[in-house]
Amino acid sequence: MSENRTNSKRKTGREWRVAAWAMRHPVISSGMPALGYAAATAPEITAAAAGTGLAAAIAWGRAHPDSFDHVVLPHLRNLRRRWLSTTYTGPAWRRNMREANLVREHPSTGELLVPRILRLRSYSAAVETVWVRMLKGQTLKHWMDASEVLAACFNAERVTVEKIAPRKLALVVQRREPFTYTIPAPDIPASVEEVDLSAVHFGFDEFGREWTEGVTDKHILIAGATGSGKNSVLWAPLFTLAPMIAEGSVRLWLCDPKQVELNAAAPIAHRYASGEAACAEVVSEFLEDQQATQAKLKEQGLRKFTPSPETPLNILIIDEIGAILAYASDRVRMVNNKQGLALVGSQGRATGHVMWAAVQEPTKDTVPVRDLFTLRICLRVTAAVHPEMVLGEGARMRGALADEIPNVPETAGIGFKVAERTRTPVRVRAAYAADADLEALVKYVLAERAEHEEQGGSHLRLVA
Ligand SMILES: Nc1ncnc2c1ncn2[C@@H]1O[C@H](COP(=O)(O)OP(=O)(O)OP(=O)(O)O)[C@@H](O)[C@H]1O
Repeated sequence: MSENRTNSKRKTGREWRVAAWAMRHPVISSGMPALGYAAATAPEITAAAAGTGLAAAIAWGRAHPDSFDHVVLPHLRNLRRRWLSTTYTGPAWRRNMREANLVREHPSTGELLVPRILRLRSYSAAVETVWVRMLKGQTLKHWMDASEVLAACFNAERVTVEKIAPRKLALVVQRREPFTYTIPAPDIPASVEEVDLSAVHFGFDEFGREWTEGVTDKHILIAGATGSGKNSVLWAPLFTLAPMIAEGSVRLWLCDPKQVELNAAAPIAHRYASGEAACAEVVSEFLEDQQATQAKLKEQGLRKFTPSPETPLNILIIDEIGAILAYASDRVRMVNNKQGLALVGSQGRATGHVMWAAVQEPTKDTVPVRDLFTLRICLRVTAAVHPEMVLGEGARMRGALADEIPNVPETAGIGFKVAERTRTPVRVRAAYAADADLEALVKYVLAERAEHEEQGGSHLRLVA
């Protein structure tokens, strides 16, 4: 008996399907009839109200574009993409799903079962996210395999797929390159108190959100081919940190094997080394400093450090980590560097010793300590295996097509990082500091430092 019931060949009645749709879209199903009723019964009042609303929106948009773009525009974009575009509205969505082979026939009724759109958010004109309920029996893999076809059907550059819940997933649809402009160097905060070490500015992400990172507890690896803009990722955060660098609560230890890239920051560095031997010395000194801090914290019965001029945050910046770990001429030095960086990577965060390194070839041979980096950024690379090496297994399948970023100057500083919570690749672009910005940064730090020294250090904050 129960078998007969589940295998009925009749489809659910149209009225019930319409009712279900109306329940899923309460704003449209109640708003449209209400609007129709108002227009029919009081056309003048409805027209006047609509006109006033439109005029107010135009006035808002012209008077305060920033808040309008932030508050109103995303809703208008959501509305347009969801209900007025030819991608996601009923028949078009069904067609696209069919093209991508993501539909199936109901075994008894023959009805075409189509994955359902749950929500759409258009974060910018370039990117939108579509939450979808998969059909029973579908897996993330079905959708990942279909992502190229989906991109073609949606007329998008790429579609990445992310699992949200057992039958729910999100499609990140990139319509075009979101970064068509160079992001200027960040402003220097007015004072040390305004520096937030948990949100240091690096650039922007594809959703138009500020790209910030906490820097006290992260070792950062930036991979990218030559000219991909690795240096911009190393330089950008220094602007936010500038007041603390001047105060001495952030110390920069610079390893510049190529002897050019970090040279401009030498005057504000705690240590600066160019060339193989000097870099090895800095690595070893950095490790000694870490071990001394460990001993000091132990003596004081503390388990964590608080950045201050007495216990500073130490950042070891290595322009080309391969040059000190793999390509160096002296083997003993390479082994020492590797051991030193392994200890920094595994123990440094507790004492405020972190490393930021750039690398062109992110293989295990070049960066044997790769897994110790807790934030990894993959800019334009030359091989399809590199995004996986940098961002983790499956990253490329989830959309981190860093090897497909065109090798043109306009793409410098663009790459992917992996969102911490969801492991989804997010396209980011680092702010770019031109030579004049770097000079201004150095000048600022030196001037502030001189002022601090003149005041005899009385401004220094006491250790907590
Ligand atoms: N974030 C950025 N935004 C816009 N343009 C950038 C950005 N970063 C770099 N560029 C441009 O790209 C050029 C190359 O950048 P950069 O030298 O930093 O690359 P790199 O990856 O460090 O290369 P290499 O490994 O050869 O040192 C820069 O001279 C600059 O013109």
